[in-house]
Formats: sequence, C-alpha cells, structure tokens
Amino acid sequence: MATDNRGIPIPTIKRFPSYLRLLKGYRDEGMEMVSATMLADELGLKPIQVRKDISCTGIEGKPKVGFTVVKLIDAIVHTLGWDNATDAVLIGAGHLGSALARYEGFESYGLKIVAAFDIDQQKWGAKLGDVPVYPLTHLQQYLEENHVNIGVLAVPAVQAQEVAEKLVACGILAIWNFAPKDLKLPPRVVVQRTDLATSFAVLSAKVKRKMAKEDLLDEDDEW
Ligand SMILES: NC(=O)c1ccc[n+]([C@@H]2O[C@H](COP(=O)([O-])OP(=O)(O)OC[C@H]3O[C@@H](n4cnc5c(N)ncnc54)[C@H](O)[C@@H]3O)[C@@H](O)[C@H]2O)c1
Repeated sequence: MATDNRGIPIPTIKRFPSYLRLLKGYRDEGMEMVSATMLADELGLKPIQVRKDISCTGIEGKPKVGFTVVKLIDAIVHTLGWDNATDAVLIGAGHLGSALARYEGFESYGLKIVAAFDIDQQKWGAKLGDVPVYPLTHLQQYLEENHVNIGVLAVPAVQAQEVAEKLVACGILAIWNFAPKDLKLPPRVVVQRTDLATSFAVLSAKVKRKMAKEDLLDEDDEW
C-alpha cells in the first residue's frame, strides 16, 4: 500500500474523496467487491482512469472480480493521510468560522479543529460545538503548548495577510485559507485557498455549456 501521496497527480487526489463516498455506501450496503467499471459508471469517468487512480494506492484488483471494497477504502484513506487525525486551529470565529468549527464531518477526513481564536472579546470563552474560542493574543502560547501544524483562516480579507504571518511566525506549516486574499508567505508554508466563488464560476460555466449542448464528458476538470 502506498505510504504517502507524493507523486500522485492532483486530479487523482481530488477524485479520491468521491471514490470514498461511493465505496463507503457500497460497504454499508454489504457489498464486498467492486469493479473499476462500476466505479467509473457511477462517477462518469473512464474505467482506465479509475484503474490508474486506484493503482496510486498500491492496491491491486483481481481480474474479472475487481477490488475488495473495505481494502480499497483503507488504501484510499491511508494514501490521503486521513487515518491520522490532524489538529488545526481556526482563526476567525465569525459566520464561516463557526460553521467550519461545528462541522463534525471533518473528523472523517482526519481534520480536527481543536481551538478557535478571534479578536472580538464577545466571542472569547464561547464554544463552537466542542471548540473553545480564545483571544488571538493566546495563539502563540497555545501553539507552543500544543502540537498543531495547520491553521484555518476565516478572517476578513484585509486581515488575512497579517494573521497568516502571525500563524507562520508561530510555526504553523500549512494554511487553509478561506479569505479572498492571495497570501504571500515563505515557500515552505503550504497554502490552500478555498473559494466558493470559484466553484460557482465552474458551475455557471458548465450550466451554460450544457445549455449550449456541449459535450462535457471529455473535460479534464470535471471535478
Ligand atoms: N471561501 C469561501 O468560499 C468563503 C465563503 C464565505 C466567506 N468567506 C470569507 O471568510 C472570511 C470570514 O467571513 P465571515 O462571513 O465568517 O465573516 P465574519 O465577519 O462573520 O467573521 C470574521 C471573524 O474574524 C474575526 N477577526 C477579524 N479580524 C481578525 C484578526 N485579525 N484576528 C482574528 N480574528 C479576526 C472577527 O472578529 C469575526 O469574528 C471572509 O474573508 C470572507 O470573505 C469565504
């Protein structure tokens, strides 16, 4: 089984969560084996693509039978590194931050938001689900005392760069940035920006193409 996901193409990594959702459904229905063709049909992919993706996990299928569902789930989870829960701190306990902190589903992806920080004193001492909210001034001490590598950024865009630099100065290795701001940080820091506007732009474009009856099947980025 693959021990890390270095070298795995990003589109494959992006497809893995969809495989997982499907496979977990099959597992819950009591299905033991699944073929690449079946996965491909469900997800609108080509079987050869599915086989290539699965080969990145190191799992081998049996000819004409396919893959063992639970083994494939374990292999994908392991390849994604989701079997080791990763602690994260959240900065910005506003509308979006609260929703992220309260979302229990992240734990099945191996992400656990353990504490939130905000400059608004009315939020200090509150809990977002199980996640306590602390003053931003406590961030450094918290990170010194707790082994946390990821920061989730949900502050207004104008604050994002300054807060990100603070996180980096405290030793954070990766930032999941929800603020609409391109952060300028040292290359050793991994930054992933998530923007619903981007997804919506893709959705709108696909709707327009669909309406123009363009064939979407050969699109590289269907995900
Ligand atoms: N990625 C997306 O798709 C998406 C979706 C919605 C919102 N957003 C972005 O997320 C961010 C938060 O949006 P929101 O609707 O939750 O806003 P919000 O105003 O409800 O929350 C922002 C929070 O950040 C806190 N804050 C401000 N400056 C801070 C600082 N320097 N340090 C720590 N905390 C600070 C505020 O006190 C507040 O609690 C914005 O940048 C918004 O544009 C992104």
